[in-house]
Amino acid sequence: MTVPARETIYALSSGSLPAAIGVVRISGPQAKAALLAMIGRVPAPRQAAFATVRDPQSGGAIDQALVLFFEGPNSETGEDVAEFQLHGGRAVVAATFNALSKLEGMRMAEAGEFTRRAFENGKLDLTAIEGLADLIYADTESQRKQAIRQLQGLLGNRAEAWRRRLIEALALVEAGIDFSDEADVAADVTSRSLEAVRALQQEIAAVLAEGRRGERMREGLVVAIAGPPNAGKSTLLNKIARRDVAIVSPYAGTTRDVIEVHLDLEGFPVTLLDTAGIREATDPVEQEGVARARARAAEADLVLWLMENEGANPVSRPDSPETWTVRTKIDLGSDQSAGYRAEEYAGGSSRPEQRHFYELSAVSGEGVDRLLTDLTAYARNTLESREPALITRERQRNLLEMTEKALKRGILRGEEGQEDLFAEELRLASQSLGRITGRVDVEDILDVIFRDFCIGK
Ligand SMILES: Nc1nc2c(c(=O)[nH]1)N(C=O)[C@@H](CNc1ccc(C(=O)N[C@@H](CCC(=O)O)C(=O)O)cc1)CN2
Ligand SMILES: Nc1nc2c(ncn2[C@@H]2O[C@H](COP(=O)(O)OP(=O)(O)OP(=O)(O)O)[C@@H](O)[C@H]2O)c(=O)[nH]1
Ligand SMILES: [Mg+2]
Repeated sequence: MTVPARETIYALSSGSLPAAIGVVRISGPQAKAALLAMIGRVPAPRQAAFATVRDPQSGGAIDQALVLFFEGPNSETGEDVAEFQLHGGRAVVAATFNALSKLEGMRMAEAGEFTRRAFENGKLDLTAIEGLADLIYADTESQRKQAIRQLQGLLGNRAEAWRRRLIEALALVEAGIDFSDEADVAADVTSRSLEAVRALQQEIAAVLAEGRRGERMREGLVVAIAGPPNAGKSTLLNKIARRDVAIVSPYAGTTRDVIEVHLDLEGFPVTLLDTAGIREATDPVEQEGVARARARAAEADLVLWLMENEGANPVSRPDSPETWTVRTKIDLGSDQSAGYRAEEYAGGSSRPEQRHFYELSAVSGEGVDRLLTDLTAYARNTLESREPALITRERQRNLLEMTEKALKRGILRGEEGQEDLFAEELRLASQSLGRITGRVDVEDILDVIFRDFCIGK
């Protein structure tokens, strides 16, 4: 039976056209043939060549370009890869695609297909691929640093090391089962295995206990501006965003939809939300806006509760893990009720909502810097730590939780002397760990048994 050759794929790998340069990448068995057809030769691997790119049918010049060739398996995908670094004109790229489409065994790549091939050829594991995606979508410096660490194997290497230790422990248990005639040998082997598994379980539990810092870094912290209508919420959002994102008007009930602005606060990602003023609305559209405002504020990491004059607006605040109080429009002169509140708040009380009391004018700008300084410190304190986060996605957390639970159940079975059930839980744990990197392979469990114990069956 003949195995059909893999299709060769091509795509524009650089950004939107027109651009100074447009990079067209080709991966697969026909990459060399495409180079021969389009520039008449195959450049030396990994050395840029300057060449005229021609349409193979008409012979007409499409562009003068830099051309690269990577010989598989030493390429990004592990296959032969060719690259045309063209002038980034729409017609240049279209003519190149048109020429490629007429060659045998070639088609346009699907989204992520180069990376998928890199995974299938063992160039990248799943955690590295997740890091690569995060690197491309990173908006801030702290997100970029987390992503490049993941691409370089921070979690992938740890997960593989854990899995190797687990497989060693499993090999011990299985050896114990095989020697079950010799009770003292079996008991000794089980207790050594238990010791190793306990250490592993504790390490993994400690990583899980670190909280969701990595996930929050990817998503950015969410800070919701909320409060009664007309408090100046949209004005403050525009001031901080330094552009006119939200409509501002003197009419209460202006904002209806939730408006998002992405901020980079000294490298830390924060999404600032402007929401509808909260009150008992009669207009059904405004009611929907208020419902959305409450829902988004309740999910936010931090709520900035804005008010002109607290006494005058007795609306209930949304529940949130943290709320800071902001009195607005201080350029209009002091308000008697707000005045006494300010003094009370400034009194150095340890209650967190009192430490975070701000007075500002989004029109004059007074007081806005202090709020921004504190928001930056809040983002830094929440997201930064000496140790980089190992877990950056829910997928990874779920699998690591499954691993840890299986280890715990396994330890109980091992302590009861139920070696078969102990081994079964360890197998489940190693499967979950293997799914983190996508490199599950039951064969290597057998390999370790044969290598270390020479059981030889
Ligand atoms: N022009 C261009 N720039 C690019 C890429 C590209 O494909 N083309 N990349 C696209 O992602 C990234 C670089 N990633 C790459 C990853 C691996 C290999 C590669 O040739 N790997 C070989 C050899 C490794 C080595 O020499 O150390 C291998 O893994 O065997 C090339 C690029 C970012 N910049
Ligand atoms: N003098 C002064 N006026 C302000 C200030 N902030 C907002 N305003 C005015 O107050 C009015 C309401 O401002 P908005 O920003 O639309 O208020 P909002 O809280 O978004 O209101 P809703 O979307 O209706 O809930 C507008 O006329 C603003 O120009 C301020 O700091 N000083
Ligand atoms: Mg508004």
